[in-house]
Amino acid sequence: MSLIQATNLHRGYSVGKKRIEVLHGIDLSIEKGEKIFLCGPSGAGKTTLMYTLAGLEKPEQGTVHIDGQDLYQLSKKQQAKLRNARMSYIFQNYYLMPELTALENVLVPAMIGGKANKAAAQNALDRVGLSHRYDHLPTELSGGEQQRVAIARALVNKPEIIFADEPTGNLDSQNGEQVMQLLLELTSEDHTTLVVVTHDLTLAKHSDRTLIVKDGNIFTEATATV
Ligand SMILES: Nc1ncnc2c1ncn2[C@@H]1O[C@H](COP(=O)(O)OP(=O)(O)OP(=O)(O)O)[C@@H](O)[C@H]1O
Repeated sequence: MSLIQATNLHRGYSVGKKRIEVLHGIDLSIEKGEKIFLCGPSGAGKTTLMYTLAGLEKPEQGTVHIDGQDLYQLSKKQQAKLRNARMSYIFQNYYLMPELTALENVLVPAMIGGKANKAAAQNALDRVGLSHRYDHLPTELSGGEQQRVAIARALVNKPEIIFADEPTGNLDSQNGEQVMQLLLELTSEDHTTLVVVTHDLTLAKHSDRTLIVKDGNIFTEATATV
């Protein structure tokens, strides 16, 4: 059984009288420990697909099973519990809490999930190379450092799946490459399944499998040529 099994996913949006169809019956299986990249141009539907797989956006049709559990058939409370226990998220804009230090930011999911403690948060920051930045506020960190705090925060509860939406989107290419390598390295060490959305095909060399979301509609598997 696949860890993530999506079947016949449909999702669109209505804006005024206009209707945009984004996901047209997507089928997708992701195995435990797999590093999968969703690539494609802006507006293609990558984020919509990732949010749907991640329990953040209900499809209009179709199902998402996580380890055999039909995600959207669960109650809201059960969905939240499953997400907190098994998933983490990394976003382009980091979403660190501005009034909290790096260490406190990493402690937030630990407090919610009830699994981790200060030592685990420190360890997560050590793993991303920020042992010397525990007490810094986000404004006192570079963009690359802020994203590394976000990676530490994503790792701290030892999730089974990490979803990352354009995690290098705000970084220059060198920093982006380093952050992506770090994310791949740490999730490989932990055998964590990783789903990354990026418009940057050059980053696809890091994946086990690259999928292309085309024109917001068609979903085809492709071998990345980088
Ligand atoms: N809440 C919404 N309401 C209306 N339209 C939306 C909404 N969210 C997304 N869309 C539209 O759906 C399409 C797909 O958006 P999505 O964010 O999934 O694309 P993407 O491939 O991730 O793009 P990008 O790389 O620019 O982030 C776009 O045309 C977008 O304008």
